[in-house]
Amino acid sequence: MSIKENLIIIMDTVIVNKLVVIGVGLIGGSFAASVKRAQVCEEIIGIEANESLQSAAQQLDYIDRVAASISDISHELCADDLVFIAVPTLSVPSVLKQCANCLPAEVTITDGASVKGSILTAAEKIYGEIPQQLVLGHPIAGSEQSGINAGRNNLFENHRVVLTPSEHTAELHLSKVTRLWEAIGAKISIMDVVAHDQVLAATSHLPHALAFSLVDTLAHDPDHEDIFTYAAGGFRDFTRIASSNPTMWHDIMCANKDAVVRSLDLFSENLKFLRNAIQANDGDTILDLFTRAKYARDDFLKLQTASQNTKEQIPSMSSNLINYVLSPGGTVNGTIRVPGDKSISHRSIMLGSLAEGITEVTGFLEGEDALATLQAFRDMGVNIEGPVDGKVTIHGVGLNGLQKPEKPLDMGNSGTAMRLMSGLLAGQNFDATLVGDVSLSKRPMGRIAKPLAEMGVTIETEEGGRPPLKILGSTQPQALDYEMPMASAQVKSCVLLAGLYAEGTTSVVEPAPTRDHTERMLRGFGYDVKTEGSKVTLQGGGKLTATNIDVPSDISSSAFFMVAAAITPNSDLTIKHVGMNPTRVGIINILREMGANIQLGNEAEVGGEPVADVRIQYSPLKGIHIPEDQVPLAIDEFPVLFVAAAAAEGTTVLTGAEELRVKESDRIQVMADGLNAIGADATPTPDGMVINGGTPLKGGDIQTHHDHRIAMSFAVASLIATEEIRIHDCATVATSFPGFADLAKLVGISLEVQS
Ligand SMILES: O=C(O)C1=C[C@@H](OP(=O)(O)O)[C@@H](O)[C@H](O)C1
Ligand SMILES: C=C(OP(=O)(O)O)C(=O)O
Repeated sequence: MSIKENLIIIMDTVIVNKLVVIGVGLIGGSFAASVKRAQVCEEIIGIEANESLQSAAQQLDYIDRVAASISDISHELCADDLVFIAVPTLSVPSVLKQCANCLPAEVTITDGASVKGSILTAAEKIYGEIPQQLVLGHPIAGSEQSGINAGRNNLFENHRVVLTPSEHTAELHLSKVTRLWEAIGAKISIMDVVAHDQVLAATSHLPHALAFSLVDTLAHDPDHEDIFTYAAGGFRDFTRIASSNPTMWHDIMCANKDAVVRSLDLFSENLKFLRNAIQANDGDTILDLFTRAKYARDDFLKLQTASQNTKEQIPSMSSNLINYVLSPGGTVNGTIRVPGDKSISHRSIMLGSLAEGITEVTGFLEGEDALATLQAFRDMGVNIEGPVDGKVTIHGVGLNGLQKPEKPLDMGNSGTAMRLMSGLLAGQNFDATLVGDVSLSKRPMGRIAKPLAEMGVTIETEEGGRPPLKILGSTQPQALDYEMPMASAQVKSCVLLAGLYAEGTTSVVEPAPTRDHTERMLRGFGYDVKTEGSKVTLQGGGKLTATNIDVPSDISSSAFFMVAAAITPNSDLTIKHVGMNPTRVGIINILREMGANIQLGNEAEVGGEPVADVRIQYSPLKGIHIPEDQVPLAIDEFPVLFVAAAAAEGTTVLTGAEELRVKESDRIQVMADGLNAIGADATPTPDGMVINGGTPLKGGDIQTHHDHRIAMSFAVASLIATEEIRIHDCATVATSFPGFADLAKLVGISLEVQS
């Protein structure tokens, strides 16, 4: 590469010309060191007022030049430059005053102080109004180290930096600061100043106050030498941050006084509660509190790990960074077990929580959807242990024992969770709000709002009957005889769950049989539910008695591998312990009618649900007109059945499946678009699809529209494609099928996860 080309590359990556760091301690030094390493600025100037530290600063290999004051170098600075203020919080206003006196208005100014409100107020006072050039920020990273030699060039990697721009902040300054942080590996969040200070008071300032206070308390104990001699890991872990810089933390506490005091008061109250429980030998309360705290912390750690390692398990539904790249061809062989059934996992948490006694669940699906349901019940005060290797222990609170959640309940990507929760929340004596991710927020909730309103429940939706949903707990639901206009297990279950709280008999008539897990599980919990033909009936006012639940493997997740083996020559695959509930076996009935070779073995019943091992060997498939009575029994399997149809000889016609248009995506349109993009012949119709199968599939790019089943279906299609398939936005696979990519690779699909 020529010197000229080299220079052009360097120029492209330079974000600022001169970076001035005022205060070369842990934060300032680490910022300078990281920027130096990323090679995104031409020169780094350190400002160090303390003469005795200037030569030490000059020794640092990430500082090019040292000056005593910003006013010494301000004449050199222009729009390409940036000043980073990294002095203790209470000193920031005096530095800002110097900047106001000497810095040109085009120079970007940012900071790293832990409190933002007091600095914003100071800036307003100094400048008259918040200057456009000011972008206040706070890196959520640190260490108990401090001082001139504490700088580390990776301190901010994968750490969050909160920027709190004001309405006056100019976009170009905000963008420069954002790019600089991102260049050194930080992740940016934008927040309002007040929210920032309150959140930090709770998550950072309070723990620091407690650590300092604990060590100080013990140090004052006359036996403190003994105590410190015997203090072990627990003491060390809890008090690590009490070695932090006292001046810096003094400043933070003073600058964020009101918010810190609020957090301390809340903590003192909780501590007193615990103290009283210990004094009263109230073991249940102590255990409840510790268990809640343990699982809250475990969840927090999981969240943190997931956001640091961009794998499939990322919990945030907003993330679409994961793509699948599939090489064509392969055969499908082996014996596998897929994770637990999603529908049953949701219901196990709901009914276990509302039962009296302790429910043990095994085989629980540790996917994001079911975990969101589990979290919602923790948010309503239910003590739930796990999941650990699919085992969950629920300390049921009874039908009327839930507590009002303090924040909206987040149902993630799951229509099932939102609709079933609406039914049972209708029976509570508190109000609750249900929210969901971008896909769930578009799905129709009028279908449950209507029968609930007929039961006298007040339920507020957004325009068009979309989430968020607010369910008011002011009135007891009235019993209802409901004739469902569509075949939906979610609507049926919602009405039945609300019916548990109604006086008298509630019934639902369905236009076609839908999955009956709610009815089966209610019976398992000792509740009398009658099914006569298409009518399901229960009486309100009973009780649920805790029981144990063994969740079978999800037939909907198995379906991807059934089709994979069915369409790929030389394949022979066995899937163990698959749920065979007759209201779910449409996939097997339809595939068999298309000519698939499927055998069932080890048939058994676990906790009221039939299971079997399913063996699928390749045999050529033919197109069929899918019987409409099979549609509700295979409702989630159509995306992958469309792939089977594309592989089959002849034409497959699906009708009566308009419900597919209101799933996580419009599964008719999205699948037709994807199939046609890779060379299939698929024509969407209002209520289904016509697929002329047997045309060879090429490769191409697939958009999943935030729908897990679209992603997994096209991974299966790669087996009969001749070129690479790239599937974009696959993070939602983790909602229903954690570990899909690994299992797919294991059986012979050439799948690479890219993030
Ligand atoms: O009750 C359930 O657990 C489900 C019912 C079905 O939805 P509908 O009731 O909307 O058909 C299905 O698509 C969903 O994945 C799970
Ligand atoms: C439709 C599905 O789920 P839900 O309605 O719960 O989002 C699904 O899993 O395919």
